[in-house]
Amino acid sequence: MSEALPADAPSLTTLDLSDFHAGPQRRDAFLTDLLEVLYQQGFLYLTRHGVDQVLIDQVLAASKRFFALPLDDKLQIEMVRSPHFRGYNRAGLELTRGQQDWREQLDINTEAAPYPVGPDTPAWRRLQGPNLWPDAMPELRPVLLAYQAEVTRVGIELLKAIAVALGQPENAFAEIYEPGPSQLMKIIRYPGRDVAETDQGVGAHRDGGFVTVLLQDTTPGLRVQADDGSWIAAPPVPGTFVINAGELLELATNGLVRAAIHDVVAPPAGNERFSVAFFLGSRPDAVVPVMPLSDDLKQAERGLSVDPLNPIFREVGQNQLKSRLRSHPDVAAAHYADVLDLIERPAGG
Ligand SMILES: O=C(O)CCC(=O)C(=O)O
Ligand SMILES: [Fe+2]
Repeated sequence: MSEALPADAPSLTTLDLSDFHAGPQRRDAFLTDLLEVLYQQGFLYLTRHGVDQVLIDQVLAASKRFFALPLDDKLQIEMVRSPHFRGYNRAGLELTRGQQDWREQLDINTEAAPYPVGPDTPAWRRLQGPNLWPDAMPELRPVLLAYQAEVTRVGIELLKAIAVALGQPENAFAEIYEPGPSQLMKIIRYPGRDVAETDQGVGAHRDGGFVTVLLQDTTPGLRVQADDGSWIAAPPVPGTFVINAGELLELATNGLVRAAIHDVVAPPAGNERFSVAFFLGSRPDAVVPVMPLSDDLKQAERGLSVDPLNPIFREVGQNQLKSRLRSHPDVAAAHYADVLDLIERPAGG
């Protein structure tokens, strides 16, 4: 079934987002292909997404300038200073399944004032707050926020398309993104194997939210795990984003959409790799809707039977906080000492 492909051959399907707004024939074909590819791979390349190439080039250039700043300028906004998990992390600080990831990154999310915290406010409300921006590079903020708004639009368009492809009204997922979704975004630099202590750029994982919109610069490294366990390279293709589904979208579609495992292999010695990952997630206080499936679609179900009363659908904010506490133990120790039992409890406890 699966033939060996040259390591760098793009082997994911490419879809054209402008087809979603085209006449009924193109639109229907797009929706059929979208569902098929999300069912089979959970990953695709998206072209004609409407994000201006000038803005994309500005984001990549600004990201390279940021990582090239002196370490002190980057440490001025180190994440450990932010109770909202915003800011810069050096390579080797973030963990995936307990193993170090060899990438440095700047995390932002929705720019907002901190949530007013009272004695009964749930801890996950503390995730809301301002981003940290480097004094040394005032132009970073407007470029990244403009790009964040654009990829949010792309992610929401995809959720509308997925809803329609599942025979639902276009706004069936509106509960999770209105008035505003979670907009976690990372600019990332993967140093080469001369710096990285292992080849783990980022370890094998599934994304947690709904839809990821990934921009890659020119160095390959991203791999997607297929059903049979083999790894498929997803190298950069100019003009495209890589789109993948997260775990909440898998659950909300009764397993029809696949949240595939993927990783990034550290680049060879002397090389570096840049990417910008945007994770469209649910508003933290939403109840995630589960799409009812038609009889034909039910036949394609993967046997996942989703219980809408499952806490994951009701406690989105709590799950977002747990995932951040696990990935960033230094921030957890500095700002969440009062709720560390959230993650220290054995799984399922
Ligand atoms: O950098 C990449 O290409 C992918 C990053 C990724 O999978 C993630 O941050 O979740
Ligand atoms: Fe990922």
